[in-house]
Amino acid sequence: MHLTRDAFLASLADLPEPDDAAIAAARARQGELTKPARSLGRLEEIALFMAGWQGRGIPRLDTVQAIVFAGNHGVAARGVSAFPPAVTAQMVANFRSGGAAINALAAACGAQLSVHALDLDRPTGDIAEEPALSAAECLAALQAGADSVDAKADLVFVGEMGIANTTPAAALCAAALGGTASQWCGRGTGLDDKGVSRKVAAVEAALALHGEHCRDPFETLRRLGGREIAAMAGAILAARRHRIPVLLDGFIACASVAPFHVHAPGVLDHCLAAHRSAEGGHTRLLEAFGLDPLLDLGMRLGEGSGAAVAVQIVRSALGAHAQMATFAEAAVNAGSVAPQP
Ligand SMILES: O=C(O)c1ccc[n+]([C@@H]2O[C@H](COP(=O)([O-])O)[C@@H](O)[C@H]2O)c1
Ligand SMILES: Cc1cc2nc[nH]c2cc1C
Repeated sequence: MHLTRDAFLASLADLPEPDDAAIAAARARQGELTKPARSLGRLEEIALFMAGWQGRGIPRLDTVQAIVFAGNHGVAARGVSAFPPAVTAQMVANFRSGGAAINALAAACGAQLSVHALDLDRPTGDIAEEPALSAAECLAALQAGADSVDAKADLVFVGEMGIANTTPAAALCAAALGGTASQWCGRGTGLDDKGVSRKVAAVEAALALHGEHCRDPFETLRRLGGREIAAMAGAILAARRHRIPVLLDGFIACASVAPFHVHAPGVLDHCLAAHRSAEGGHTRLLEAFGLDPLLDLGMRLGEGSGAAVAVQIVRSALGAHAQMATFAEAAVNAGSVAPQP
C-alpha cells in the first residue's frame, strides 16, 4: 500500500489497545507465585505490560527485534556535532561488520539486529534554512520504518546513527512540547560550550522559520526531523498497530515520537522507557511522556544500546513470571498469619 499523509494521520486515531483479559490472567498468576505480594516490584508491572500487548497471560520473548536506522543531516555543516558527517557511513559499515556496541549488546540480549542506511549520500535540508525533508521523502522514511517491523516479533526496539541528529531531535522536542532551545540542547557526542551555542542558535533559527507551520505531527517531523528519525517513528507506530511492545532508547529515539505523543496522547502506551540518557533534554522528554526509565546508567550512545540492556530486565521479569512455582505447586503456605487474640 502506498502511504499518504492523510492516511498516515488517520491511522493515529484508530489504534489497538492492550488485551485486558491477558492482563487479568497475568495479574492472577502473579498473585499465586511463591513470593510476598508485589515483592518483585517493577518486574511484576513489566510482566503485566507485556501480557497486555502480546495478548498472552504468559508473555514470551522468543523474537526480539533491534532495528537501527541511519541518516545524515544538512545542519551538521553548522558545526553542531563533535564528529564529522562521514562518521555516519563509517559506523554503518561497523554495524555491518559486527564491531559496534549495538552488535555486542544485541547479541548479549538475544535480539536480531537489522541496519537500514537511509540515503546517506543525500543529507536532509539544513533545518535552520529549509525543511529537512519533502513530504514524499518523509513518507518514504516513515514507510521504511513501518516495513522494517516483523509483525511476529515479541518485542521491538529502534536505534539510530546520524551525526548531528541531536539538533533536529532538540528542535522536534521544542516544537512539540514548548520550552526554550537551550532546555533541549545537550552536548550530544561531546560538544564544547561554543558548539552548544551554535546548536542552540540553529534550533532557535529552525523554530523561528518552521514553528508556525508545525500544525500536525507529520509536518513537524518533515520540517524538523530527518530520515532515520522519521523511520524510527514509523517503526514505533507500526509496532503499535501490530500490538508489539516497544522499548524506547535514548534522546533521539524518544524525540522521533514527541510530536505524535502531543497529537494523540496514549499513542505511546505500548512503550516502556528503557533508560535515561545522559543527554540533556532526555529527562524532560521522559517526564513529558510520563515514563519512568528502567535504567539510568549514564549512557548516551544511541544505536538502541540502552534498549538492548533493558531487554535483560524484561527477560528477567518474564522468566520469573513464567517459571516460578505457585504456592499450590510448591506446597508453600500462602495464608496470612491471623492476629493473636
Ligand atoms: O541516544 C542518545 O541519547 C544519544 C545522545 C547523544 C548522542 N547520541 C548519538 O550521537 C549522534 C548524535 O550526536 P551529535 O552530537 O552528532 O548530534 C547520533 O549518532 C546518536 O546516535 C545518542
Ligand atoms: C563513534 C560514534 C558512534 C556512534 N554510535 C551512535 N552514534 C555515534 C556517534 C559516534 C561519533
